[in-house]
Amino acid sequence: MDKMKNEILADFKILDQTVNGEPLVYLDNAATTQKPQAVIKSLVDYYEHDNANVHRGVHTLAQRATNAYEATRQKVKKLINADSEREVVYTKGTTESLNWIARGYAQKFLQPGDEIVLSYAEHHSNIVPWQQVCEKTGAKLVYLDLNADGQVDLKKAEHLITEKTKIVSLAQVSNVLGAVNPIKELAQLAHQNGAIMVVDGAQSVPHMPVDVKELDIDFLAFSGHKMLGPTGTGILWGKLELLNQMAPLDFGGEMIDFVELEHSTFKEVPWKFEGGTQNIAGVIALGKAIDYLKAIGLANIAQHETELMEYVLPKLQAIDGFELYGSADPAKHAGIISFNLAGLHPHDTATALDMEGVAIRAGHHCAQPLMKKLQIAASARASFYLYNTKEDADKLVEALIKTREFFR
Ligand SMILES: Cc1ncc(COP(=O)(O)O)c(CN[C@@H]2CONC2=O)c1O
Repeated sequence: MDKMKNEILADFKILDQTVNGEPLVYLDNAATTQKPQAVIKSLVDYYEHDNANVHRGVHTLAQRATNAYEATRQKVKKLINADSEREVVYTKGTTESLNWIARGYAQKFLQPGDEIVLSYAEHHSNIVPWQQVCEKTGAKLVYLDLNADGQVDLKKAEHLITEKTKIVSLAQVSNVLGAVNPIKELAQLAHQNGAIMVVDGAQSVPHMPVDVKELDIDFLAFSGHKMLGPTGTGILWGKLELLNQMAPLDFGGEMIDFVELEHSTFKEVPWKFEGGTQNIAGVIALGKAIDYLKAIGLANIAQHETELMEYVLPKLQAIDGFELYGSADPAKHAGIISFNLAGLHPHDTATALDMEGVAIRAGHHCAQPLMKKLQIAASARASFYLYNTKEDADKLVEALIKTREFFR
């Protein structure tokens, strides 16, 4: 990756700017990632050359738009090693994907007393939809505890995932702790008890190889904007037989076969879930983002982030008053580091870093149950991606040392 560093940086013009008189160091990739020129160009090209509505038009532009829109489905299928592109549903993002699984699939089958297993580290988008489903069905939530590394505790999971469990829904990577969960083993546990395995892949699919067959999971949700793609794009992947059992959530044009006065029939999966005119340009641009990621290689991206963790974690922990949340072992750490400087509110830390051109996140990261578990109100969070460098890591460390000194 290092040898391509300059080529990659040249693709992200946004990174070539100063903030408060300092070169921008963008370390908020868990929130959203920047977009390479190829992705931005594809949006412009679509509206300048191919813009048309998809599927029904017979004219040339409509055909070109339809082919490009559907081509992304094939790219997603290959990216996650799905059996069929028909298992790939376009959504607005991880949140919509998880809501659709909860409301379109789980809500149809859950009975009073059934259990949905989550973890304390889940993002609100993988908690609140399930709370809603429990209110409507009488099902109950069960929360898995975390081990010292911030991963779901597999030993405790063996006792909490039982014959009452119908759904296990977990993040593959925590957006706070950077912990990588043992999804394959958890999916086995779920299936041994007759439950289905839902995976929140928002922080894993952009950063590492994710193979839905190798993991043997049942649903996967992720967001385009976290993997170099535009906002308003996301993917709901599911095993075809499960998607066929799912009810559509949005009804109307595009998703129907025939509409009579009193009754309508719906298209087959995935199109029955894509009602109305979709984010055509965004989906096409997401396809370009996937091309970009595949050209670098997800394994190379994962390796690059591990090398950055190996480089920066020891330096951070040497800072006076640095409090790390999650594992100190780089091998157990995706490129997300949550921390505080003792005695400092994370908002003050993030504001001070911004004065040095370093962009990090501060807050509860849509993980308030986890903040409560950690007994903190909020944390600072630095999150890395393929275009970040060791120089970026050094800048983070220098800015934190400067902040420490300033607030002493
Ligand atoms: C693990 C996880 N799940 C779901 C979501 C929701 O994704 P969408 O907003 O794309 O639907 C996020 C977003 N991550 C938040 C967004 O900002 N900072 C974060 O950590 C996430 O990190």
